[in-house]
Amino acid sequence: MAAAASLPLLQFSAHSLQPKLPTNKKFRPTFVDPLSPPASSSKSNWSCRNFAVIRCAYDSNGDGRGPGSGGGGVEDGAKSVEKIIEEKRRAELSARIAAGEFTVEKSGFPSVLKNSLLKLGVPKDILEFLFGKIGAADDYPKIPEAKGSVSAIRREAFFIPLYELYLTYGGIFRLTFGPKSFLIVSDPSIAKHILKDNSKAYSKGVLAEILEFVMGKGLIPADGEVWRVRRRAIVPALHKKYVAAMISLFGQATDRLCRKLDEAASNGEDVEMESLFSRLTLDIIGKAVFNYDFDSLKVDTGIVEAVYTVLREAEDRSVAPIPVWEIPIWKDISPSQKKVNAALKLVNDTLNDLIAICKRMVDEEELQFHEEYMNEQDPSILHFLLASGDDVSSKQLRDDLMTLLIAGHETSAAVLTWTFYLLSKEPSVLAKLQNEVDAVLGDRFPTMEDLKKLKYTTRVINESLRLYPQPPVLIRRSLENDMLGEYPIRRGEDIFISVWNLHHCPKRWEEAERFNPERWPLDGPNPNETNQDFSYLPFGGGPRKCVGDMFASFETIVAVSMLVQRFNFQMAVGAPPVQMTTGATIHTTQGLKMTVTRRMRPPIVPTLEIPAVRSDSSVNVSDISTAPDQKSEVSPSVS
Ligand code: HEM
Repeated sequence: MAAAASLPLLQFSAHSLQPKLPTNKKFRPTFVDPLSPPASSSKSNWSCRNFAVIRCAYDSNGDGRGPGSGGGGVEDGAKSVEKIIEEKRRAELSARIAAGEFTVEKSGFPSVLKNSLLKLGVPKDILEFLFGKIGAADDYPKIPEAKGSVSAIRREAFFIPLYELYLTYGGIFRLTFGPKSFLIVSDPSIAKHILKDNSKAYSKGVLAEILEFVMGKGLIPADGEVWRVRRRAIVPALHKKYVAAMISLFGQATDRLCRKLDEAASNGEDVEMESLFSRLTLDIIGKAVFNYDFDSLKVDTGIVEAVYTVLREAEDRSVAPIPVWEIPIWKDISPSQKKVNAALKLVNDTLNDLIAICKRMVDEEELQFHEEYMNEQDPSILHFLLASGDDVSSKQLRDDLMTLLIAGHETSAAVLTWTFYLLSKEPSVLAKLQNEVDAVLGDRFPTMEDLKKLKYTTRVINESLRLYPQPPVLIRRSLENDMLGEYPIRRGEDIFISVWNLHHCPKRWEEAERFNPERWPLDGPNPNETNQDFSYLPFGGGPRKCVGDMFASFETIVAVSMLVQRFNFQMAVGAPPVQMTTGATIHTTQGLKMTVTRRMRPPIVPTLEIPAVRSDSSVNVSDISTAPDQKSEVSPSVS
């Protein structure tokens, strides 16, 4: 995971700038994407049509009736007026984009001069020579540029307007706000170039600056030599035997959540699933990374609150209009900053204690370190790192642990939240999922062998990650001049790779907005960036691809399967509309309020059949999807 995007600069300018109308309306952007409409009068309609398509992606009811249709009375009326106004505002925005209002295209003075001289009869060879000397870059096409005020678009999750702009400007365009500009990339081949083929020429840029206070030089923000050394140390810790051992941890943690839901179901209480998923994944990652049980599903201890204070601060900073935390006096007197500093201190002190405890354990151990080393009592990543003799400062180790805690917590929680939201909209998918789970698991906890057979469950998660990628945008900064497609770019460009746009591209995906797990054949390979040619990037790609992809896949499969095994999930009556907002990942604006009911099946008494830690190194994520057709393999339901 990585924080979605820093828009401080963007929002700051939004307040201070008015739109700049193009001086010459004849100029049109250079379209680099087949999606872009022809420059004709039908363009406006074209854009609006596509705008309607994305609207349904975050319509809380998915039925076109919009937010609040589950409620009633005056409230509903007010909400629908609000919705009409919102729709009008967005339709206007689409029309303005389509009309070229945001377009500024420079033709390049040298090119104009050269053409004029050519027309005056100056020989072409001489001009080529002269203009070659003064820099030929101006002969390259210009990146289409969107420019203006974001006042019309700043109320929503920022990646939505980026999608609308993409439909107009194509797979790469420049978004300029006053002195700041960003390149927005939505073209798979350009994404591949930046993330993989020429990844050395790009850093984490603005992301590293924002996350410094909490992650220091941890793996996500780190660049250069620090990143290389730490990646080499950390990746081996997530070996197959470790991930396999985590499956029982995922099962136990999900079981605790099930008990909580069981209680709510008995009392007829609705539950807010987003915060419960957040607690579930916090409990899991604490144990998995440094063998600490936050037990946040049960209790709100000081440390749990401190972790959330720090996480919220990281998210707030990524979307803050002004970096107030950098103002020297402010950071000492502001109550909220004081709270953040105190929380950060508590988390750091706790991590230091855990490191000290683990060091003692390792010292007392009769160590025989090898590739798939794992301490049975404490299989955590921290234990592996210390046992491996990793030569690292305690500050760096703390940064790494903190990074893993944040990276592995928010993302998985968001995936579960949006998966259950999608399932609540598609009862037929939920039913099919439950059939598979019943057939494969019966009433058991999932084992590694089961994961191979839970193919439809895996496809549901693949599809959820397509519709709601976490994070929706990847951030980079160019470290040198480069070519992106046909466009030259300079060192120091801030780049947002919009995974959201890649995953929602209507040319690439049939019925792009539809939640359709069937689009991924059960007997096909597990979809990833390589076999989807960078048009699907659930875990990024290239050398900085997620180190926890297998961990996260197993974690979410276990959680989803165990939850639907025992419960049905529906949006609660009168639940607030489910809309998106951006932090490090995509959150809901007001939570995911659901009614959970026990499934009408013969009573299930879960048997805690925790499998012994396996060293079956032949099983991995790709095995899940390449295993033979489940129909011929499913074990009968055990009840
Ligand atoms: C479903 C859950 C997850 C999703 C969707 C996800 C997604 C991603 C993505 C897209 C990236 C690439 C970021 C970029 O290129 O800028 C990434 C990087 C990373 N992820 Fe995950 N992640 C998940 C779970 C986890 C877990 C469980 C862990 C740890 C156990 C983890 C640790 C990391 C780390 C350390 C990086 C940075 C790698 C580097 O820069 O070398 N992630 N993740």
